[in-house]
Amino acid sequence: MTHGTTKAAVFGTGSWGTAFAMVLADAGCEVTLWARRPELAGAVNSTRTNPDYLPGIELPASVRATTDPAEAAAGADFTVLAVPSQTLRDNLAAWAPLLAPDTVLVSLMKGVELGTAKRMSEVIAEVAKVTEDRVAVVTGPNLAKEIAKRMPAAAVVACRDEAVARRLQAACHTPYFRPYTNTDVVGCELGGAVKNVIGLAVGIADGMGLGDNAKGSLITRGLAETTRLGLAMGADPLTFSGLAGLGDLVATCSSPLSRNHTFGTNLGKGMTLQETIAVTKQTAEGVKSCESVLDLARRHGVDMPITETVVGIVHEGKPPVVALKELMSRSAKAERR
Ligand SMILES: NC(=O)c1ccc[n+]([C@@H]2O[C@H](COP(=O)([O-])OP(=O)(O)OC[C@H]3O[C@@H](n4cnc5c(N)ncnc54)[C@H](O)[C@@H]3O)[C@@H](O)[C@H]2O)c1
Ligand SMILES: O=P(O)(O)OC[C@H](O)CO
Repeated sequence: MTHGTTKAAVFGTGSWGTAFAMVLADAGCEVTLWARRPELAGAVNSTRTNPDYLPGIELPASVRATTDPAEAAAGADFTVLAVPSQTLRDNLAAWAPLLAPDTVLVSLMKGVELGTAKRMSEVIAEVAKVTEDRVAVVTGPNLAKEIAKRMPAAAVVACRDEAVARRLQAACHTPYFRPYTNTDVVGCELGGAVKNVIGLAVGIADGMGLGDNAKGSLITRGLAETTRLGLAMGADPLTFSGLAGLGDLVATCSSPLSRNHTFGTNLGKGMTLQETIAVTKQTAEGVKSCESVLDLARRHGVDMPITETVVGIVHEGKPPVVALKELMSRSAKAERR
């Protein structure tokens, strides 16, 4: 553990890992980015940019990159994880022995693990063998490309230990990035993971040209099913009307920068799954996590019709027009139950 300057390691040099490294550096941290590919680490160090994921964005001098996980992890007060959710377990198993003794592990990821239906903070606590009060989550309406341009955004930093959340809040608070603390880790993580699934649904509706009433309806009913799942899992329902819930849903479902929204739009326009995957260069977490979210819903006996519809379209080849008909012809219900 260092004294004086806060040190952060960021594992993952994709869009959000790189943009968040910039946020940490702007907030005064010394940041080491771990990259898989030597050519990307080299480009970050020699050009001060990430040409593959954030071209044209100049990174602060206090961000440097390495492919050596031990070098990245050494002495880090915060160890930030920003790899695709389904790769976390294997990656972290290799990094865990290298972590600084008292480091706080921070998840930037918005997914649920396939097979186990575990949230990312659960995977982290299990694999790194740390207690939950050393695991934090950053989430909210944070499209990496906007934040990399230092456009204003609020966020949530969640940790069961509020003092840890406050430390992380201070480490990433800049004039353009405003983090709020929250101790409801379950709700914050579910908000982030399920909004990707609803973002896919809204994208599909947009691609089909279903209009803004359909969009408003999907966002609202999507939030309702997220909240139902959250309640069953012990989350605070108010979290879902906050930045991790409504805030992120609105940003994702209204922005062409969202990979999940764009993925859905392509499907809704009639591209096949394979064609859509081929044109998607970055991680659209909802594509895999829709199945693990549905798994979670079934484990908890919760009805999630929009998530079920997305799984049907994305993984079972159901044509969007058929899925729409089925969704609209479900039995009539009370809005609150
Ligand atoms: N991009 C955003 O706007 C944004 C914002 C908030 C949260 N997130 C979340 O952050 C997480 C990371 O997303 P991203 O946008 O940075 O994704 P990305 O696709 O831009 O980058 C992913 C990074 O992980 C690396 N990677 C891919 N497979 C890997 C593997 N098997 N092992 C190790 N590294 C691997 C890639 O090389 C790349 O550096 C996701 O869970 C996403 O939902 C993204
Ligand atoms: O590009 P997406 O769809 O992964 O969304 C990015 C962020 O999660 C928005 O907050």
